[in-house]
Amino acid sequence: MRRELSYGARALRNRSALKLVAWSVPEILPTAVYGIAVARATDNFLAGRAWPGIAWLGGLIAAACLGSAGAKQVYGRLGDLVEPLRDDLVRRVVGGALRTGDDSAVARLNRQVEIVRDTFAGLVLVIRSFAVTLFGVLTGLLSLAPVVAAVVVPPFLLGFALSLAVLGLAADRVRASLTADEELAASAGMVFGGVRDITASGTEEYAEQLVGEPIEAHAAAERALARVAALRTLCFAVGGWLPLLILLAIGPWLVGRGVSTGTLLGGLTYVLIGLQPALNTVLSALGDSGLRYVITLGRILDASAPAERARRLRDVNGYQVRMRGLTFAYGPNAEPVLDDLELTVAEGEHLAVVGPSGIGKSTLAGLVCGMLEPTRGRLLLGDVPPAELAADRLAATRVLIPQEAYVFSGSVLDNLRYLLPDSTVEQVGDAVAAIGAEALVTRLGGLEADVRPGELSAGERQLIALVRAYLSPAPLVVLDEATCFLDPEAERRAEEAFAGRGGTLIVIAHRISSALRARRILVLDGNKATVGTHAMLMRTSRRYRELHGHWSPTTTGQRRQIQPAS
Ligand SMILES: Nc1ncnc2c1ncn2[C@@H]1O[C@H](COP(=O)(O)OP(=O)(O)OP(=O)(O)O)[C@@H](O)[C@H]1O
Repeated sequence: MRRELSYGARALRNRSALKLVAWSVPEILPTAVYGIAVARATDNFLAGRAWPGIAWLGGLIAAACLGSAGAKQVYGRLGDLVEPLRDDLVRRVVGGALRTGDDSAVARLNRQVEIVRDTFAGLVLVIRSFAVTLFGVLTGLLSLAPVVAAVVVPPFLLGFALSLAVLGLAADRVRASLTADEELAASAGMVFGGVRDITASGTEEYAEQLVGEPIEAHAAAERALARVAALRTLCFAVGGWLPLLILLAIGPWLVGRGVSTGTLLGGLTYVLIGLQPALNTVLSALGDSGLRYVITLGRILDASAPAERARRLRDVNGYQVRMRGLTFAYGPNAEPVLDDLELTVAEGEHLAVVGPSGIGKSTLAGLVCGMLEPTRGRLLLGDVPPAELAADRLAATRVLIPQEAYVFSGSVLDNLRYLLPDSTVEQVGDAVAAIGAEALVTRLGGLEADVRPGELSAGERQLIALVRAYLSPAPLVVLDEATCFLDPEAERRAEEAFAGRGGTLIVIAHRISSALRARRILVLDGNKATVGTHAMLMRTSRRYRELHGHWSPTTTGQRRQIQPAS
């Protein structure tokens, strides 16, 4: 449970959470005021002063209006807080599925991601409202009569603490119940499926034994769950009802010590309208959404972790890329997209890859980056096939920026240092300057400003992804048409920044200017591949001359799709 709670706590460590807290402050006022208003109004009415009494009730309504204005803002901030959590979980789910190739797991886990997002949002709202009530009631009670606060607050906090302790137990019981449920379903399914064979072979007793044990285990798990539910009710009685009973019991004594009837009524109001419903709501939310959050998130984290753990933890030795007889087809009976490719890309080299649309350039990028595995032959990164590297080693060795850059809701800074979370603001600033993204960062409102991905143009998203890749520790950078939405000048600046960054740069080029900047160019042509310098290829490769002729008019103009005559 600690893992799931700290995951949620991490999601709360950002500026949106601070804004949410700030907008909650106005809501404390009406909570603090209503007990005082009831007390003063009652005392005034009892003393025959109707108008001051009405004025106190009027003040209560005004405070409630202020609180509701704050509440409206809170809902607005909630999305900014919850969506990054969802984005991160989707990334884990898809990443895990890419490694395992299990599509059905993606659908199932995506449903679970939605559950986690919704329960997390619900929990944030309920816990926030509980804190608001607690602060408000404490402030109100201390201003009204500290002696009443001393009577009411300790049993309330005791009940709350006991309830939290029981919740941990409840989580284990729910988990056990779910497991027992699944085991029962599996064994019952097996027996029902083979009922004719069981009858024919006269093995009813064995079948009974097969389902009997899971039925017993399931019943025991349900009984344990029921006991925990009873314990929760007891804890609620301590926190929610005991303060009320104590206050009523010592009411005459308090009145004898000068506490007014109105103050007593105000104290009861704080318990009945404030503490008791708040405790009830937070306990049912923690018991329901909280448990669903912990269990579902646990399943997602477990599902995305084994692939990671199971992956052989091989270390990479250097980052030279070697392709030997590299062949790849999308399916056992499909024509190979790449066939028998031989190429070595030395450390520190700048290679451009060109070829007609659909020839296999992105496929090659996927193979180099370990997202696809060769059908035949070998591709080594250092001396290890990239798909066999541990995820963290792979991420530290290569970075792939595709055409459609990924940007998530969160601050500009978080987006830029996504691949190197420990980078300093200075390092981020240097990367922004190197790539030429200063104007974009300024337009977005600086590094601390929030990014709304939907409001960025495709080129702006690419700039963010390029800065991110530039900052990453990976010595091998693969740009798969990652600058196609930038103008030629911006593309030049970004590519030159990568070339000067050190390490290897492989660019899937979509403009001749991009290819001309590389030291060597790989031309993919049907199943053939030729590699050389621009001058050499102009002499020896008909395909390259065609591409060059097709591209040349666009070197200073707009992006054009490469579709030479075959
Ligand atoms: N997931 C996939 N399943 C089956 N076939 C695929 C898949 N991805 C790509 N292909 C096919 O493999 C071939 C090579 O695709 P790839 O995307 O690698 O080419 P490309 O040269 O990068 O094209 P472009 O430059 O237009 O993006 C194409 O015929 C494509 O249709």
